[in-house]
Amino acid sequence: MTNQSEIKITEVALRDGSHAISHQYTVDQVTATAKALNEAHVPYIEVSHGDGLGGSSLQYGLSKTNELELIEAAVSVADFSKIAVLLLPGIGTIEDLKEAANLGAKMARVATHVTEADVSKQHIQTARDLGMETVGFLMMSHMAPTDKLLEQAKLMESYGADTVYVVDSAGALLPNQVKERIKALKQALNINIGFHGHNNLSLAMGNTLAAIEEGATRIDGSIRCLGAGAGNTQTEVLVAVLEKMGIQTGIDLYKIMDIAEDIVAPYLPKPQEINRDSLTLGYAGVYSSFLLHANRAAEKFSVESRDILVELGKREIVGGQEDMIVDVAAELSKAARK
Ligand SMILES: CC[C@H](O)CC(=O)C(=O)O
Ligand SMILES: [Mn+2]
Repeated sequence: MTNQSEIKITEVALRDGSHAISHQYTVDQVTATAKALNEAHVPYIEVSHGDGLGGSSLQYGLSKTNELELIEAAVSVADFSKIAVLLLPGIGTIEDLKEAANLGAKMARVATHVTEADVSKQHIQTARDLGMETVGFLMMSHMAPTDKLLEQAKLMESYGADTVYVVDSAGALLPNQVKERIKALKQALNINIGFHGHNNLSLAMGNTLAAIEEGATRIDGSIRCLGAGAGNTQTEVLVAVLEKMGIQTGIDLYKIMDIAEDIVAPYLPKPQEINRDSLTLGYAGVYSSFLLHANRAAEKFSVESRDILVELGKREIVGGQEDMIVDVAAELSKAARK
Protein backbone atom coordinates (compact mmCIF):
# COMPACT_ATOMS: atom_id res chain seq x y z
CA MET A 1 0.00 0.00 0.00
CA THR A 2 1.27 3.47 -0.85
CA ASN A 3 1.75 5.84 2.06
CA GLN A 4 0.19 9.27 2.11
CA SER A 5 2.61 11.38 0.03
CA GLU A 6 4.03 14.55 1.53
CA ILE A 7 6.42 15.48 -1.27
CA LYS A 8 5.39 14.97 -4.88
CA ILE A 9 8.32 14.20 -7.16
CA THR A 10 8.43 14.86 -10.89
CA GLU A 11 10.93 12.63 -12.71
CA VAL A 12 12.57 14.74 -15.41
CA ALA A 13 15.12 12.38 -17.02
CA LEU A 14 12.90 11.83 -20.05
CA ARG A 15 12.93 15.59 -20.68
CA ASP A 16 15.90 17.28 -18.94
CA GLY A 17 18.00 14.18 -19.67
CA SER A 18 17.29 14.69 -23.34
CA HIS A 19 19.96 17.45 -23.29
CA ALA A 20 22.55 15.00 -21.95
CA ILE A 21 21.89 12.46 -24.72
CA SER A 22 21.62 15.07 -27.51
CA HIS A 23 17.86 14.43 -27.82
CA GLN A 24 18.36 10.84 -29.02
CA TYR A 25 15.62 9.09 -27.00
CA THR A 26 13.94 6.16 -28.69
CA VAL A 27 10.40 4.89 -28.19
CA ASP A 28 11.79 1.70 -26.62
CA GLN A 29 13.86 3.61 -24.05
CA VAL A 30 11.00 5.91 -23.11
CA THR A 31 8.49 3.06 -22.94
CA ALA A 32 10.70 0.89 -20.72
CA THR A 33 11.61 3.80 -18.42
CA ALA A 34 8.11 5.24 -18.09
CA LYS A 35 6.56 1.79 -17.51
CA ALA A 36 8.99 1.07 -14.69
CA LEU A 37 8.63 4.55 -13.15
CA ASN A 38 4.85 4.04 -13.22
CA GLU A 39 5.26 0.71 -11.42
CA ALA A 40 7.46 2.44 -8.82
CA HIS A 41 4.60 4.94 -8.28
CA VAL A 42 6.40 8.10 -9.38
CA PRO A 43 3.62 10.73 -9.38
CA TYR A 44 4.73 12.71 -12.47
CA ILE A 45 6.98 11.83 -15.40
CA GLU A 46 8.02 14.65 -17.73
CA VAL A 47 8.49 13.75 -21.40
CA SER A 48 9.44 16.28 -24.12
CA HIS A 49 12.41 17.54 -26.08
CA GLY A 50 14.98 18.96 -23.63
CA ASP A 51 13.95 22.50 -24.59
CA GLY A 52 10.30 21.60 -24.31
CA LEU A 53 7.59 20.99 -26.89
CA GLY A 54 8.68 22.09 -30.34
CA GLY A 55 12.34 22.19 -29.31
CA SER A 56 13.56 19.85 -32.05
CA SER A 57 15.45 22.21 -34.38
CA LEU A 58 18.93 23.02 -35.61
CA GLN A 59 19.17 25.75 -32.96
CA TYR A 60 18.39 23.49 -29.99
CA GLY A 61 19.20 20.04 -31.38
CA LEU A 62 17.17 17.72 -33.57
CA SER A 63 15.32 14.89 -31.85
CA LYS A 64 15.89 11.35 -33.05
CA THR A 65 12.20 10.58 -32.41
CA ASN A 66 9.28 12.99 -32.63
CA GLU A 67 8.45 13.92 -29.04
CA LEU A 68 4.73 13.32 -29.65
CA GLU A 69 5.56 9.64 -30.27
CA LEU A 70 7.52 9.60 -27.02
CA ILE A 71 4.66 11.22 -25.10
CA GLU A 72 2.18 8.76 -26.59
CA ALA A 73 4.44 5.84 -25.65
CA ALA A 74 4.78 7.07 -22.05
CA VAL A 75 1.03 7.69 -21.69
CA SER A 76 0.30 4.17 -22.99
CA VAL A 77 2.21 2.53 -20.13
CA ALA A 78 1.33 4.93 -17.29
CA ASP A 79 -1.89 4.15 -15.45
CA PHE A 80 -0.63 5.63 -12.16
CA SER A 81 1.88 8.32 -13.11
CA LYS A 82 0.73 11.49 -14.83
CA ILE A 83 2.71 12.48 -17.89
CA ALA A 84 3.93 16.08 -17.83
CA VAL A 85 5.22 18.19 -20.70
CA LEU A 86 7.47 21.25 -20.66
CA LEU A 87 6.67 24.24 -22.81
CA LEU A 88 8.74 27.39 -23.33
CA PRO A 89 6.53 30.06 -24.93
CA GLY A 90 8.28 31.11 -28.12
CA ILE A 91 9.66 27.62 -28.72
CA GLY A 92 6.50 25.59 -28.17
CA THR A 93 3.07 26.77 -29.23
CA ILE A 94 -0.51 26.48 -28.04
CA GLU A 95 -1.02 23.93 -30.84
CA ASP A 96 1.83 21.79 -29.44
CA LEU A 97 0.16 21.94 -26.04
CA LYS A 98 -3.19 20.86 -27.46
CA GLU A 99 -1.57 17.94 -29.26
CA ALA A 100 0.17 16.82 -26.07
CA ALA A 101 -3.10 17.09 -24.11
CA ASN A 102 -4.89 15.08 -26.81
CA LEU A 103 -2.30 12.35 -26.42
CA GLY A 104 -3.02 12.19 -22.69
CA ALA A 105 -0.47 14.53 -21.07
CA LYS A 106 -2.00 15.70 -17.79
CA MET A 107 0.42 18.36 -16.60
CA ALA A 108 1.80 21.41 -18.43
CA ARG A 109 4.94 23.06 -17.09
CA VAL A 110 5.24 26.49 -18.64
CA ALA A 111 8.82 27.76 -18.41
CA THR A 112 10.06 31.31 -18.76
CA HIS A 113 13.20 33.19 -17.90
CA VAL A 114 12.93 34.39 -14.29
CA THR A 115 12.07 37.95 -15.30
CA GLU A 116 9.65 37.09 -18.11
CA ALA A 117 6.67 35.40 -16.45
CA ASP A 118 4.27 37.63 -18.38
CA VAL A 119 4.81 35.55 -21.54
CA SER A 120 3.33 32.49 -19.78
CA LYS A 121 -0.19 33.89 -19.34
CA GLN A 122 -1.80 32.50 -22.48
CA HIS A 123 -0.12 29.10 -22.15
CA ILE A 124 -1.02 28.63 -18.49
CA GLN A 125 -4.61 29.65 -19.15
CA THR A 126 -4.88 27.34 -22.18
CA ALA A 127 -3.43 24.44 -20.20
CA ARG A 128 -6.06 25.03 -17.52
CA ASP A 129 -8.80 25.15 -20.16
CA LEU A 130 -7.50 21.82 -21.47
CA GLY A 131 -7.98 20.39 -17.96
CA MET A 132 -4.26 20.05 -17.29
CA GLU A 133 -2.55 20.64 -13.97
CA THR A 134 -0.39 23.74 -14.51
CA VAL A 135 3.07 24.67 -13.33
CA GLY A 136 4.91 27.96 -13.75
CA PHE A 137 8.63 27.26 -14.08
CA LEU A 138 10.90 30.26 -13.38
CA MET A 139 14.20 29.38 -14.99
CA MET A 140 17.64 30.82 -14.12
CA SER A 141 16.30 31.86 -10.72
CA HIS A 142 19.80 32.80 -9.54
CA MET A 143 19.72 35.78 -11.93
CA ALA A 144 17.00 37.68 -10.07
CA PRO A 145 16.84 38.96 -6.51
CA THR A 146 14.15 37.43 -4.32
CA ASP A 147 11.72 40.36 -4.60
CA LYS A 148 11.80 40.13 -8.40
CA LEU A 149 11.34 36.37 -8.31
CA LEU A 150 8.36 36.81 -6.00
CA GLU A 151 6.78 39.40 -8.28
CA GLN A 152 7.11 37.00 -11.22
CA ALA A 153 5.78 34.04 -9.24
CA LYS A 154 2.74 36.12 -8.27
CA LEU A 155 2.06 36.76 -11.94
CA MET A 156 2.08 33.02 -12.64
CA GLU A 157 -0.25 32.44 -9.70
CA SER A 158 -2.59 35.13 -11.06
CA TYR A 159 -2.68 33.35 -14.45
CA GLY A 160 -3.91 30.20 -12.71
CA ALA A 161 -0.79 28.13 -12.09
CA ASP A 162 -1.32 25.39 -9.48
CA THR A 163 2.39 25.40 -8.64
CA VAL A 164 5.34 27.73 -9.14
CA TYR A 165 8.87 26.37 -9.29
CA VAL A 166 12.15 28.01 -8.38
CA VAL A 167 14.37 26.60 -11.12
CA ASP A 168 18.11 26.58 -10.58
CA SER A 169 18.89 26.03 -14.26
CA ALA A 170 22.60 26.69 -13.87
CA GLY A 171 23.02 24.82 -10.58
CA ALA A 172 24.41 28.12 -9.29
CA LEU A 173 22.31 28.75 -6.19
CA LEU A 174 23.68 28.20 -2.70
CA PRO A 175 21.48 26.68 0.04
CA ASN A 176 20.90 30.00 1.85
CA GLN A 177 19.80 31.57 -1.45
CA VAL A 178 17.37 28.72 -2.09
CA LYS A 179 15.97 29.08 1.41
CA GLU A 180 15.44 32.81 1.02
CA ARG A 181 13.61 32.36 -2.29
CA ILE A 182 11.38 29.46 -1.23
CA LYS A 183 10.53 31.14 2.08
CA ALA A 184 9.42 34.34 0.32
CA LEU A 185 7.24 32.43 -2.14
CA LYS A 186 5.77 30.21 0.55
CA GLN A 187 4.80 33.22 2.67
CA ALA A 188 3.20 35.21 -0.14
CA LEU A 189 1.57 32.63 -2.43
CA ASN A 190 -1.39 30.31 -1.93
CA ILE A 191 -0.27 27.61 -4.36
CA ASN A 192 2.29 24.79 -4.25
CA ILE A 193 5.95 25.77 -4.35
CA GLY A 194 8.43 23.60 -6.22
CA PHE A 195 12.20 23.36 -6.63
CA HIS A 196 14.24 22.09 -9.59
CA GLY A 197 17.98 21.85 -9.01
CA HIS A 198 21.09 21.02 -11.03
CA ASN A 199 24.11 19.39 -9.46
CA ASN A 200 26.93 21.40 -11.04
CA LEU A 201 28.23 22.58 -7.65
CA SER A 202 27.29 19.29 -5.96
CA LEU A 203 24.48 21.16 -4.18
CA ALA A 204 21.37 19.71 -5.82
CA MET A 205 20.54 17.47 -2.86
CA GLY A 206 21.47 20.09 -0.23
CA ASN A 207 19.46 22.74 -2.05
CA THR A 208 16.49 20.40 -2.41
CA LEU A 209 16.50 19.64 1.31
CA ALA A 210 16.79 23.39 2.02
CA ALA A 211 13.78 24.00 -0.25
CA ILE A 212 11.75 21.29 1.50
CA GLU A 213 12.68 22.74 4.89
CA GLU A 214 11.16 26.06 3.79
CA GLY A 215 7.97 24.44 2.57
CA ALA A 216 8.50 23.34 -1.05
CA THR A 217 6.32 20.28 -1.68
CA ARG A 218 6.93 19.71 -5.41
CA ILE A 219 10.42 18.52 -6.22
CA ASP A 220 12.15 17.50 -9.45
CA GLY A 221 14.68 14.74 -9.72
CA SER A 222 16.44 12.91 -12.49
CA ILE A 223 17.11 9.24 -12.12
CA ARG A 224 20.82 8.39 -12.29
CA CYS A 225 21.33 12.19 -12.50
CA LEU A 226 20.18 12.08 -16.13
CA GLY A 227 19.67 15.80 -16.70
CA ALA A 228 21.53 18.68 -18.33
CA GLY A 229 25.00 19.57 -17.04
CA ALA A 230 25.89 17.35 -14.09
CA GLY A 231 22.22 16.36 -13.90
CA ASN A 232 19.56 17.13 -11.33
CA THR A 233 18.89 16.00 -7.80
CA GLN A 234 19.29 12.22 -8.20
CA THR A 235 15.78 10.82 -7.81
CA GLU A 236 16.56 7.43 -6.29
CA VAL A 237 18.96 9.02 -3.80
CA LEU A 238 16.36 11.65 -2.90
CA VAL A 239 13.73 8.98 -2.27
CA ALA A 240 16.14 7.17 0.07
CA VAL A 241 17.14 10.36 1.90
CA LEU A 242 13.54 11.50 2.37
CA GLU A 243 12.56 8.04 3.58
CA LYS A 244 15.32 8.21 6.21
CA MET A 245 13.98 11.65 7.21
CA GLY A 246 10.48 10.20 7.64
CA ILE A 247 9.14 12.19 4.64
CA GLN A 248 6.91 10.17 2.34
CA THR A 249 7.06 10.37 -1.44
CA GLY A 250 4.90 7.32 -2.19
CA ILE A 251 7.72 5.98 -4.43
CA ASP A 252 8.97 2.41 -4.00
CA LEU A 253 12.67 2.85 -3.13
CA TYR A 254 13.96 -0.54 -4.27
CA LYS A 255 12.05 -0.32 -7.54
CA ILE A 256 13.47 3.11 -8.36
CA MET A 257 16.98 1.97 -7.42
CA ASP A 258 16.59 -0.95 -9.82
CA ILE A 259 15.32 1.27 -12.66
CA ALA A 260 18.40 3.48 -12.29
CA GLU A 261 20.75 0.50 -12.41
CA ASP A 262 19.05 -1.85 -14.86
CA ILE A 263 17.16 0.40 -17.28
CA VAL A 264 18.65 3.92 -17.30
CA ALA A 265 22.40 3.31 -16.73
CA PRO A 266 22.68 0.99 -19.78
CA TYR A 267 21.52 3.71 -22.18
CA LEU A 268 23.61 6.56 -20.73
CA PRO A 269 26.35 7.51 -23.22
CA LYS A 270 28.62 8.14 -20.22
CA PRO A 271 28.07 8.43 -16.47
CA GLN A 272 26.78 11.81 -15.35
CA GLU A 273 29.52 13.58 -13.43
CA ILE A 274 30.77 16.91 -12.15
CA ASN A 275 33.75 17.54 -14.37
CA ARG A 276 35.59 20.74 -15.25
CA ASP A 277 32.88 21.88 -17.66
CA SER A 278 29.80 21.08 -15.58
CA LEU A 279 31.47 22.65 -12.54
CA THR A 280 32.04 25.77 -14.64
CA LEU A 281 28.30 25.95 -15.40
CA GLY A 282 27.51 26.27 -11.71
CA TYR A 283 30.45 28.52 -10.95
CA ALA A 284 29.78 30.92 -13.83
CA GLY A 285 25.97 30.69 -13.63
CA VAL A 286 25.40 29.31 -17.13
CA TYR A 287 22.38 27.35 -18.40
CA SER A 288 23.06 23.65 -17.89
CA SER A 289 21.65 22.87 -21.34
CA PHE A 290 24.51 24.87 -22.91
CA LEU A 291 27.09 22.23 -21.94
CA LEU A 292 27.10 20.03 -25.04
CA HIS A 293 26.64 23.04 -27.34
CA ALA A 294 29.77 24.57 -25.77
CA ASN A 295 31.67 21.29 -26.08
CA ARG A 296 30.87 21.09 -29.79
CA ALA A 297 31.78 24.76 -30.40
CA ALA A 298 35.04 24.28 -28.47
CA GLU A 299 36.01 21.37 -30.70
CA LYS A 300 35.07 23.21 -33.88
CA PHE A 301 37.06 26.35 -33.01
CA SER A 302 39.88 24.65 -31.03
CA VAL A 303 39.22 26.60 -27.84
CA GLU A 304 38.49 25.47 -24.26
CA SER A 305 34.84 24.80 -23.31
CA ARG A 306 35.55 26.37 -19.94
CA ASP A 307 36.57 29.65 -21.56
CA ILE A 308 33.40 29.69 -23.65
CA LEU A 309 31.22 28.98 -20.61
CA VAL A 310 32.89 31.65 -18.47
CA GLU A 311 32.36 34.21 -21.24
CA LEU A 312 28.69 33.17 -21.62
CA GLY A 313 28.28 33.70 -17.88
CA LYS A 314 29.86 37.17 -18.07
CA ARG A 315 27.52 38.13 -20.91
CA GLU A 316 24.51 36.71 -19.05
CA ILE A 317 23.44 34.68 -22.08
CA VAL A 318 20.12 32.92 -21.43
CA GLY A 319 17.97 30.22 -23.02
CA GLY A 320 17.07 31.03 -26.61
CA GLN A 321 20.47 32.60 -27.28
CA GLU A 322 22.20 29.31 -28.16
CA ASP A 323 23.57 30.87 -31.37
CA MET A 324 25.77 33.09 -29.15
CA ILE A 325 27.71 30.01 -28.05
CA VAL A 326 29.22 29.63 -31.51
CA ASP A 327 29.80 33.40 -31.76
CA VAL A 328 31.72 33.40 -28.48
CA ALA A 329 33.80 30.38 -29.53
CA ALA A 330 34.66 32.08 -32.83
CA GLU A 331 35.64 35.30 -31.02
CA LEU A 332 37.85 33.42 -28.54
CA SER A 333 39.52 31.56 -31.37
CA LYS A 334 40.17 34.81 -33.27
CA ALA A 335 41.57 36.49 -30.15
CA ALA A 336 43.91 33.54 -29.54
CA ARG A 337 45.32 33.84 -33.09
CA LYS A 338 46.19 37.55 -32.69
C1 LIG B 1 15.98 24.78 -21.91
C2 LIG B 1 14.92 24.38 -20.93
C3 LIG B 1 15.57 23.98 -19.63
O1 LIG B 1 16.30 22.77 -19.82
C4 LIG B 1 14.52 23.84 -18.55
C5 LIG B 1 15.16 23.37 -17.30
O2 LIG B 1 15.08 22.22 -16.94
C6 LIG B 1 15.99 24.29 -16.53
O3 LIG B 1 15.97 25.52 -16.79
O4 LIG B 1 16.71 23.80 -15.66
MN1 LIG C 1 16.75 21.60 -15.73
